[in-house]
Amino acid sequence: MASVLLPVSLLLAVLLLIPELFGDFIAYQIGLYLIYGIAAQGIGFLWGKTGVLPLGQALFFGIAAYIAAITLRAESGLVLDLILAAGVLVAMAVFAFTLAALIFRGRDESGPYFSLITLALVMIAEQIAGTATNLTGGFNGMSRFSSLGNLDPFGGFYYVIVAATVAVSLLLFILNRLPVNLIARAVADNEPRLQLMGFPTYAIKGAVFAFSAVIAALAGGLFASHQGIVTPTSTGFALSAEMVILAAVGGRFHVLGPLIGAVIVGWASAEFRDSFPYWELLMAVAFILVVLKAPGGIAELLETAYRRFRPVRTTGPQPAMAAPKSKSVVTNAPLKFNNVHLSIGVVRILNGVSFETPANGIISVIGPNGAGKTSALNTITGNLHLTSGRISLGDARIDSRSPHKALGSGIGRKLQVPSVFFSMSVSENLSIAMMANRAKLVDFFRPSTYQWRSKPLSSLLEHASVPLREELVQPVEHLPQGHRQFLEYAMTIAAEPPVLLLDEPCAGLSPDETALMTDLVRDYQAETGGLVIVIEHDMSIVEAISDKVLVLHLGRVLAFDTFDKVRSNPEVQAVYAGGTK
Ligand SMILES: Nc1ncnc2c1ncn2[C@@H]1O[C@H](COP(=O)(O)OP(=O)(O)OP(=O)(O)O)[C@@H](O)[C@H]1O
Repeated sequence: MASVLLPVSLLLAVLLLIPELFGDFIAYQIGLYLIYGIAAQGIGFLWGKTGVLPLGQALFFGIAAYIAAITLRAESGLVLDLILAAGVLVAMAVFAFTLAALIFRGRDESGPYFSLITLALVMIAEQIAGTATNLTGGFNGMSRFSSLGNLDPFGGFYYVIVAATVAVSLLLFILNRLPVNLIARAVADNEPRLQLMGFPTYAIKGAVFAFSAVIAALAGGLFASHQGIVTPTSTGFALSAEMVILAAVGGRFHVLGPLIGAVIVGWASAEFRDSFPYWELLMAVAFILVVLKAPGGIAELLETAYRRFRPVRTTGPQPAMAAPKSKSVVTNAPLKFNNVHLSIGVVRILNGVSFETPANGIISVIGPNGAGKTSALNTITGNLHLTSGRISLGDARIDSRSPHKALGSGIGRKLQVPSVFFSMSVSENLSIAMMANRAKLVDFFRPSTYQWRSKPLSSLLEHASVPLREELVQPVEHLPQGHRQFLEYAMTIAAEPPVLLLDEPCAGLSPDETALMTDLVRDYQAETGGLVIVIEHDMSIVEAISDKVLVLHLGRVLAFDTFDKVRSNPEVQAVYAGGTK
């Protein structure tokens, strides 16, 4: 808690000292920079965590500023003003969430389109604000209204801005310490992995965008009161771009970064804009330099310098607490492929695959390179949608849905190349895995969620040979390949899926690690009584673990039987020459 209270108290103290030290006019100017800084904090939160870049944040800022101007002009009283302000913030959140969800749903790679659509919207809004004279006052804008609560913009209103700045910063600092922060960061880090853990990433992006829109709208409302005039530029592209620059220059990965950026850029603009004719050019160059040389902005440079004197102290792991039950619904059901065809463009990958597994046991999938093994798993988890046919688990059809629905149907997946959250520590990776398919909305906002441990994860971490226990505070990017395989495996079984899909879990492992991994897989299957499907090239492993073996070749099922029968199958012998490590 001290790590939240200290910076926020310092911020409050510095902001309260400004009128005393520099007088009301400077406080008035700083107040304006803080308003832009608050909007930029929302951009920093969205862009810095999820990687989604909004180019039209002045849309929310400007609309809220106009609504504030209209309301304040009506002089309906403080209470009504505040009720309306709350209504506007809710409306902005709903609009922003819907917009982002529509753009991202089913299209993870829509980041550039999102940026362009937000840019287009803000350009339309500026155009409308400039022409709808009756509503907005046209190019001259709206003026002749008093500030919220009739406070003096050169006096008392500064303290309203300080309160808003401190409140938003406090909220952001608190969110940074809650499990929801990990989920937001995981979107930028490894979105496909997050989806396989059951998280609808389009909704996460939508929620974070909605939050940033609310912050921008709050800043817009303050702006109207502070400036006493709202013009079309308040809802324009130039302001939107400037807010992005403030977040980038100040530091989008730090709560206070955008505020620092806003005050420094605002102060420098006020000092040099009139005397230096190429000021905008200088700003553009500064932006390019920051993006290229210091992507973390001024805040990160300051933090790096500070950390030389006070290195981060890592705290030991917190006491573990039993996790709530997994929400997976299907148990002990056979997996059935019914005449499954899959083509991508002109490439025919699966050509009428049909088989039905037992309800439990370990099934190995083998076949030469390019046979369609990984693609078959991709169709089960929804990463690839069928051209025709049907895949069902028990009675439930499971093909051609979004990948985030797989875990909810009971299907956990480990990918071929270890897919984890590389910018995070081992323990942060495991925390996300523990939330997968268990956490209710409220759990993302409870620090105690970090302590969750499921039974399979606890026994895995307690296993003497599993390397992860000693590496909990290590950043994943420093782990050797084999340890990443164990981490991804641990993350997959943490959710206790009754159906476990493992794509070459032993790739890159030493012989000892391979033996350990096969033991772990066997133990998991025995303890859960579930179904494990493993893609494996090493025939000694296949022989050791498989109840049945599925042989794929050229997108077709060549054989599906016990290991011995498959080994003696002449067709398999003809096309498939397996090897051992
Ligand atoms: N997204 C895609 N677009 C086009 N072709 C694809 C795509 N995914 C897979 N393929 C092709 O489908 C075929 C089967 O690929 P897949 O990765 O499923 O094979 P595999 O049996 O898992 O092989 P390996 O053992 O090498 O991993 C290959 O020819 C591959 O190039």
